[in-house]
Amino acid sequence: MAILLSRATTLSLLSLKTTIPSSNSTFTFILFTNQAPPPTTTRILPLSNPSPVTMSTTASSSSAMYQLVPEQGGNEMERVADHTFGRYTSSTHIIKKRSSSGKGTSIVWFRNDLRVLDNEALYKAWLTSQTVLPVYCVDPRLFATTYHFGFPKTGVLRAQFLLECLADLRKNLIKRGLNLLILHGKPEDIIPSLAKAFGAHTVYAQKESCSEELNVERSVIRGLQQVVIPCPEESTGVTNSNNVPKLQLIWGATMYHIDDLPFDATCLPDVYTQFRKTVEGQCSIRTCIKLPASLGPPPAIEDWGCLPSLEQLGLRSRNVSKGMKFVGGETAALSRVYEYFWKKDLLKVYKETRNGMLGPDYSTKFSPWLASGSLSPRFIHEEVKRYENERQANSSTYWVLFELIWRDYFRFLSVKYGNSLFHLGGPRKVQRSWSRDENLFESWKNGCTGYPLIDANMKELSTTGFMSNRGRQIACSFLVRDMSIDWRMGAEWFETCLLDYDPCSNYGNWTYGSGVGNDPREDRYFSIPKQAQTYDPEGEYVAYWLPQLRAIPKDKRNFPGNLYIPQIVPLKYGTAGRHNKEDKSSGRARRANERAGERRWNRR
Ligand SMILES: Cc1cc2nc3c(=O)[nH]c(=O)nc-3n(C[C@H](O)[C@H](O)[C@H](O)COP(=O)(O)OP(=O)(O)OC[C@H]3O[C@@H](n4cnc5c(N)ncnc54)[C@H](O)[C@@H]3O)c2cc1C
Ligand SMILES: Nc1ncnc2c1ncn2[C@@H]1O[C@H](COP(=O)(O)OP(=O)(O)OP(=O)(O)O)[C@@H](O)[C@H]1O
Repeated sequence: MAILLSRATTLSLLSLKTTIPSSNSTFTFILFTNQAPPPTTTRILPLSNPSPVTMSTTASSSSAMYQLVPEQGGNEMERVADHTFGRYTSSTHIIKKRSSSGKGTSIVWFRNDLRVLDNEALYKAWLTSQTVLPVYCVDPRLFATTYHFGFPKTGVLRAQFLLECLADLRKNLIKRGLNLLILHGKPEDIIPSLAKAFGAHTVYAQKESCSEELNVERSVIRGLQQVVIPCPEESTGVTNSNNVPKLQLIWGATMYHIDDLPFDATCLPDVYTQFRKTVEGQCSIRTCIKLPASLGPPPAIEDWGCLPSLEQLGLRSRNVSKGMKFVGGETAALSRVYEYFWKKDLLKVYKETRNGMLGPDYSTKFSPWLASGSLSPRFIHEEVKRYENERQANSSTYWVLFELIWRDYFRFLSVKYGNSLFHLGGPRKVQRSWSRDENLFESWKNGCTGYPLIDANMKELSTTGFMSNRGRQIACSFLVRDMSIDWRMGAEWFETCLLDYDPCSNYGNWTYGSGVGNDPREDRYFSIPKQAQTYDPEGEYVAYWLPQLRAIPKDKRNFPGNLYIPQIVPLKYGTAGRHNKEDKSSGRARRANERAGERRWNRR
């Protein structure tokens, strides 16, 4: 049987022979490949392996060094990951359970859940089927442009990180008796075709919450409704009266499960503290799912497809030359948790260090892996609890969970507020006038504003794909409050650049910082002089990113006057070295919030 997955022209053929184990029939996919870089239409790429992940601890070029995160080498990462998987590999009861209920074939459509550990979609697919087909669709829309301002939707560094995640996911699936089918095209074109060819009874996937992803879910459902599985030779065991494959969407992105909230997500408390107190008081966090040692056998597929190169995605490859280089994938994610919690023992001081800006160790750096789903937030929760039992519990150990609740809050907020999270007036529909001055915006984006703290942060972002939380708040405040620029321009630039880009956390934080979100304080202004004095008093951070400042005395690096480029706008409030009213009240609010958190921790 020949199945056409693509309408692309000037294509060469790649044939993919598959045997469906339940029926013993052989199907041949004709997959079209194209030698030219893609892509406006669905097509399967001619696939070459991506450049290998660098595993050395640091790297040098003629002018610069970067630090790998995690810093462990490849072998040590493998050992940590194997050991962690070992702890989560079970046990006879799930195997027994499966042998009685698993029938037919199901598909796992991987999205932002690029992991094996604690992946409920993968687990359910395995539990309900004899054969599991894992697939990832390299969706060309991810490599198009942002909605309003036309920046690349996925910058090259996040694309590289994604490819590393996929390579690692495939490796970890192979270790457990499966593989990962990698196809280039829209999920709504690929998934129904695969379901038909393999006679799949169910497609399992992680549920998303923003409209772009929801639209894809709806299209996949529509596609599946057109598929009727011809004469199954045996019952699938899954209620599916019309033999139409079902899309089973599974909530998996948050630490607290949406079904465990004590309120419907549409009635979410608007204020974070209220949300946090309610969930902490009334819900518990589910434990991670245990997996059997083998998830196989996989469907018989001759060629599982290779990863695309960056060039095939329309991107020009670029190396990180300084700062941090994050290693993509679940193996690296588990290693970073091990490194931060256990090896370097940094969890116990997290709360004191978390507002830093320089280097890998002032904060966890878990966010890129959380965003791609290579790391489960419930796994982090379990590791925090294990650390508290085996080493110590203090306000720092609690604080990592406090921050993960922020992440949950923004995810649930997207369920409640839908597209208004992306609208200029935000969830509160605030009316005010905004500038779209290109000159000002470009100076912000390129790190040429004349304010070293802004410029250093923006250069770190474009060089590495990362910026500290402190830096993000300051850069957001400067763009929105001092430059009065449309906050969505900043949010879309972050969407392009951030390795940890997540629509809910990104747009949630931008609306929050711009005064159009659910911040109880309306004018959250960050005074650059005050922030510089508090968080970079010796000018180390700015001198790292702006080497021309190294020659200036430390206390002047953030206030270099005419030793640096001219300031593009004056500050709205405050002058160099003076704290202003807004910043004081912002500090007061933060400290009050932190005291509340500390009280909460002490009560535990
Ligand atoms: C304007 C702006 C845009 C942002 N965009 C994103 C984004 O696209 N993706 C993203 O993951 N985070 C975003 N954040 C939140 C935060 O800056 C990052 O999560 C954090 O800097 C990641 O570093 P870390 O993992 O070392 O964090 P840690 O300080 O170690 O915190 C642990 C984890 O808690 C979560 N977390 C911490 N702070 C926040 C927060 N304010 N909102 C949501 N989750 C939080 C993250 O998952 C993080 O990995 C944004 C913040 C701002 C102010
Ligand atoms: N995952 C995502 N990443 C980035 N932006 C997203 C995501 N999901 C949804 N959006 C944004 O949500 C908005 C949805 O626009 P859409 O036209 O579908 O609905 P709308 O509410 O009518 O918006 P608009 O009035 O701006 O047209 C767009 O701004 C889109 O970029």
